Order: sequence, then C-alpha cells, then structure tokens
Amino acid sequence: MLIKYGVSAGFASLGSAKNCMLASSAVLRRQQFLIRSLGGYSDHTNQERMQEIRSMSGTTLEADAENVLREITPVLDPTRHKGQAGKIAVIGGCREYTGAPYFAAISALKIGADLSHVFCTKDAAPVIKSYSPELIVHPLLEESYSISGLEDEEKRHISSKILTEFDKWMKRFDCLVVGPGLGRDPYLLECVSKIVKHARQSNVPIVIDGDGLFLVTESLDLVSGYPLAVLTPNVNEYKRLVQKVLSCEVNEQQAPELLKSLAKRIGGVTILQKGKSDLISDGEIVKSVSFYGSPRRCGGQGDILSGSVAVFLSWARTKRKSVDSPMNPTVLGCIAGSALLRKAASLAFENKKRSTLTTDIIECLGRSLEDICPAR
Ligand SMILES: NC(=O)C1=CN([C@@H]2O[C@H](COP(=O)(O)OP(=O)(O)OC[C@H]3O[C@@H](n4cnc5c(N)ncnc54)[C@H](OP(=O)(O)O)[C@@H]3O)[C@@H](O)[C@H]2O)[C@@H](O)CC1
Ligand SMILES: Nc1ncnc2c1ncn2[C@@H]1O[C@H](COP(=O)(O)OP(=O)(O)OP(=O)(O)O)[C@@H](O)[C@H]1O
Ligand SMILES: [Mg+2]
Repeated sequence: MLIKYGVSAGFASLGSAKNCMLASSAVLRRQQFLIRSLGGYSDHTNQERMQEIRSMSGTTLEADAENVLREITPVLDPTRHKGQAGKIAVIGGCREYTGAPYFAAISALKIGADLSHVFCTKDAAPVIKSYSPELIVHPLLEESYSISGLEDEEKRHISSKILTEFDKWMKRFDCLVVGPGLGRDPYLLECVSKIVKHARQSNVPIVIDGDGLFLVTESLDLVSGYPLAVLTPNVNEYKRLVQKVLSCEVNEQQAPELLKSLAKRIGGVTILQKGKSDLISDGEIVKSVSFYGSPRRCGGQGDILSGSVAVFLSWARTKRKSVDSPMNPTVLGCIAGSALLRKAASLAFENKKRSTLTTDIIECLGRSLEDICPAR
C-alpha cells in the first residue's frame, strides 16, 4: 500500500522517506475511522478520499522538523554574552570509551552551544582533552579498579567529594547528557545516580543515553515522573526498557502506541526511540522523524544525537519563556536533534560514501543547520 507523507521540501530532497513506522496499526486504524466517517470504501471517489485521508493521518505523526528547527534556533544576537546560547555537560567517558562523550560534547558546540563540559573518569580525561581544546574536561569520576583496596568508609568519602565537586557546577548547566561512554562499573554508576538525583532536585533537564539507560532501566525511580528527562534508546536499549517497564516484547506493528504507553508509564518522560524512523513521545503525543539519513551505521551517531537534543531542548525551553508554544520543549528538542543528525548524515554520505565516519557527520552539522536557519 502506498502512503504519501507530508515531508517538507528541504528534507524531501535528501532522498526517499523511509516510513515503515507510519504504516503502524494506529495510523491505519485512524485512517479507517476517518474513511468510515466519510461513508465507506467502495467507489472510485472514495479511493481518492482514502488517499487524502492517508496523507492526513501521515502528517499528524510526521513532525514538521524543518519548522521546528527554525522556531527554536536562536538568532545570533551581538548583545548576548557567552553562555546564553547554551551550556551543556556530558557525564560519560571511562577506560573503554572516550569517543562517545567527545562526540556528544563536540556536537553540542558545533550546533551552537557556547560551552561544553565533560565529566569523566580520571583515566579518560587526558585522552578526551587531547581530542579537542574546545571542551572543558573534568577528571572527576572513579571506577572500582582505581579505588580497590580502600575501606568502605574511604570509598563513601570519595563518592561524597565527587558529588560536592559536581554540585559546584551543576546549576550553571542548561542540560546534562548522562551516559555516552559511561561504562557499567557499579561504583561509578552509584555516583552517577546521586548526580542524577541532585540534577533533578535542581530542575536541570537530563538526556539519558547509552549506559545511562542501563542505569535508569535498573533504577527507574531516578527519572520516573520527571518531565525534564529525555531517554534516547537504540533498538537494544528500547527492548530492555519495554521488558522492564511494560513486561512485554517490542511490537513493531504497534510502535507508536507502545512508545506512548512506555513514556506515560515512566511518568511523562520524553522518549526518542531510535531506528529506521525516530519516534518521539512524552506520553501525550507521538511524533516521527523519518526522512532518510544515511545507510552507514557506524558507531557514535547516537552520541551526536544526544548532544544535539541537549542543545535544542535548552533552546526550546528558552524560547518557550518568550513565546507560548503548545508543544513540550523536550519533544521539540528531540525532533530538532533527530532531523539535524539525519540531514548531516545524508550530507556526509554524499561526500564520503562507504568511508563515512561519525567525525564526518559532525563536520556536516553546521552546514545542515545553516541551510535551514542561516546565520546571516
Ligand atoms: N567510539 C566510542 O567510544 C563509542 C562508544 N559507545 C558507547 O558504548 C557503550 C555501549 O553502547 P552500545 O550501543 O554499543 O551498547 P548496546 O546498546 O548494548 O549494543 C551492543 C550490541 O547490541 C547490538 N545492536 C546494537 N544496535 C542494534 C540494532 N539496531 N539491531 C540489532 N542489534 C543491535 C550489537 O550487537 P552485535 O550485532 O555486535 O552482536 C551491538 O554491538 C555506551 O556507553 C555507548 O555510549 C557507542 O556510543 C559507540 C561509539
Ligand atoms: N536502520 C536505520 N536507518 C536509518 N537511520 C537509522 C537506522 N538506525 C538508526 N538510525 C539513525 O541513526 C541515529 C543513531 O541511532 P543508533 O540506533 O545508531 O544509535 P546508537 O546505537 O545509540 O548509536 P551509538 O553508536 O552512538 O551508541 C538515530 O538518529 C537513528 O534514527
Ligand atoms: Mg548509543
């Protein structure tokens, strides 16, 4: 069955839209309801009507991403001071993974944030610093191996020092990204749980990705009922969340309904379910971003996304203070982040084809945003 979708011109030119999610049963049921309301299936006029109705149903799910990007991206105003375009902190980076926090933090800067911090383990810090002088890197976190042999009392003391140090910075941030390259060390995750609790008490928005999702899937109360939490699961991470929260398996035929129930059940957090199409829900609405990005699935693209969502949701929150927008700023941030990543991935692939890497996509973030929101 052919279904037309309302993809805006700029993105439509990027390639054919991949819309399998939109053919979900929710959309089909809505189409059938509208068709029935308009008087049945049988004749040729109705065939045309059905096509129209399908288009309508499609557009309700597909976000007008280009407009969202235009609405929330701030103009470059010479009267603004350093920091006003966004201060982001990534909590991640351990002995194994130094790329992921770098990708998230540098993407935030490339999109237009003023300052980007990384809070990582002591061993990871010099490595991440060496990737870029632009990032402010804090060698703060400890893994079990680095404190082995210490008494429990000493371990608790170190953990509380880490928290005190982080608290000095926290209120300055517009958004935290918790999880890219964090690893799964139990001591480190316990410290990060405390950081998340403090951030929540201070109403700082939190994007949870990668190993941060492993942490919150085990301890849902960390984010449950917090409307400024955004979860960005990939296929695996989503499966684990659905099994834990809804005690069922992922059902692609009912993807939008399942996502909405999941977001609602976790108390109205926003979830960006990554895949062929990205689906976004805050438990109230579901939106999709489904135009085609790139066929390369190199690691690190999700990290670009988490850093991007952090910036866009901060901008959407700032905008909301001046213009009353009906849509949740966390949902707007997800739509914008997903759209920009896909556009940048498509541009990078045009140039690099099979050799496209995450760093190539990061280099295309600026031009991709420029095409939609020129800096003048
Ligand atoms: N350069 C760096 O430093 C980077 C570091 N990163 C950091 O790594 C940490 C762990 O994150 P993660 O994503 O590797 O863990 P997880 O989700 O358990 O996946 C593991 C395995 O699941 C599978 N799999 C994945 N997707 C699938 C799919 N769509 N459909 C089906 N299967 C799928 C696949 O298994 P395989 O096919 O190899 O058997 C995959 O290998 C985290 O901190 C993250 O931030 C990354 O950001 C990358 C860049
Ligand atoms: N099959 C696909 N087709 C097109 N785009 C996809 C596909 N799978 C994922 N993407 C897009 O790539 C981006 C990253 O998603 P992905 O599932 O690779 O995240 P991830 O596994 O967390 O990545 P990372 O390697 O950074 O951890 C998302 O915007 C998503 O929409
Ligand atoms: Mg990931």
